[in-house]
Amino acid sequence: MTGYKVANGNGSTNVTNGSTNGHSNGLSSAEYTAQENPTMCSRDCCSGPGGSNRGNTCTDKKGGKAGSLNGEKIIPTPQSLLYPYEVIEEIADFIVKGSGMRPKIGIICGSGLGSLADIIQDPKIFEYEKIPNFPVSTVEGHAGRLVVGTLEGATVMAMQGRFHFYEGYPLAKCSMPVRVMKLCGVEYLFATNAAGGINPRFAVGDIMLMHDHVNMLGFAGNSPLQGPNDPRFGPRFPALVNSYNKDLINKAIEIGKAMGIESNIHVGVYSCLGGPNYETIAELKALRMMGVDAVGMSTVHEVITARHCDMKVFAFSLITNKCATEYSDKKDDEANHEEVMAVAKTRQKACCELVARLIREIHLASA
Ligand SMILES: O=P(O)(O)O[C@H]1O[C@H](CO)[C@@H](O)[C@H]1O
Ligand code: HPA
Repeated sequence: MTGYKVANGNGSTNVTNGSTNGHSNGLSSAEYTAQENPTMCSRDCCSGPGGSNRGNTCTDKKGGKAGSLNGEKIIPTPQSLLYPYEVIEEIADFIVKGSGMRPKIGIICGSGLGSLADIIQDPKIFEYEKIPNFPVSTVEGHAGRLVVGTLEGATVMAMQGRFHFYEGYPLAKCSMPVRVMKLCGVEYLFATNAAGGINPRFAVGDIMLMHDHVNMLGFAGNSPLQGPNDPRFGPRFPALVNSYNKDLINKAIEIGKAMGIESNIHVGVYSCLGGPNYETIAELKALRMMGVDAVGMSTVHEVITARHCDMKVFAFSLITNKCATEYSDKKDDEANHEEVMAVAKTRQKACCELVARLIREIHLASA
């Protein structure tokens, strides 16, 4: 039997794939492209904002797999073309007209942190389903509403529910609302998340102010900015070294002191993995060696999108669980989403106060 060799960790093993030439079974170039890009269909149903099946493998109108054997050419849709400027503009107009407000600060509520949007006064609420071309939230703890109103005198818009890569959405779609915020008039992005603490000094319930990130999805060649660049949003090659606004970090530290929670506030590095599985011990160990303090499955692509269009960014992680980085660590330390949300609930009040006070400072400074 003819086969090819794959490493199995102990050396290599012969496995068969039924081929006779050392490669996989022969495929035509069209079949090969279709196999390579099962999520990349150029049809309306998949790629455009009006499509019903974006981000998933589609079935064409004839019931066959797109680009498989019906002779149609597959044209991959780069991420940046999923939501052209005009579509973002349309969504932003819908929100500005519908709310009668031009928010200055955008908030993204992390898992279990939806109450950050509940403190908004005179809220105008937009269910995601009712916003044209908006995705829907599928994760528990992410309500799926956009709340526009005022907070500490500032006009704000908050996403009560974000979009994650593991839900099946491409990164550009996950962070599309950040561009909507920009075109609504938002200058500051407040991104929050629930995260696992890798830094052994972090305790459950602590808050880590993000001062940097390690973009693991980017290491793997994925970016919300992938594809042709629209300079109306920002430059082709945005720099990210000063992504997290230092003044806002310093102000948040002062606010933490004033709140009497300085020992629960840290400054650190966040990393986003694709999820939805939580990490293995070997992965967590590797992240720690890379200088990562907290790990989650969000935020980084939102920050990249925000910096690309020159928004000021403030972000924090609520540490909802401690991650095991040694095999000898307690075996019952397994992360689970129920615990993540339960811990977030117990810290909602502190997170809301921190956000409200910081927004007050921004508002007063610009008044
Ligand atoms: O990052 P947020 O949305 O806060 O959610 C975090 O919590 C979920 C896992 O419990 C993942 O979605 C992870 O990213
Ligand atoms: N890993 C990844 N994402 C998370 C975690 C975690 O431990 N906790 C909350 N979100």
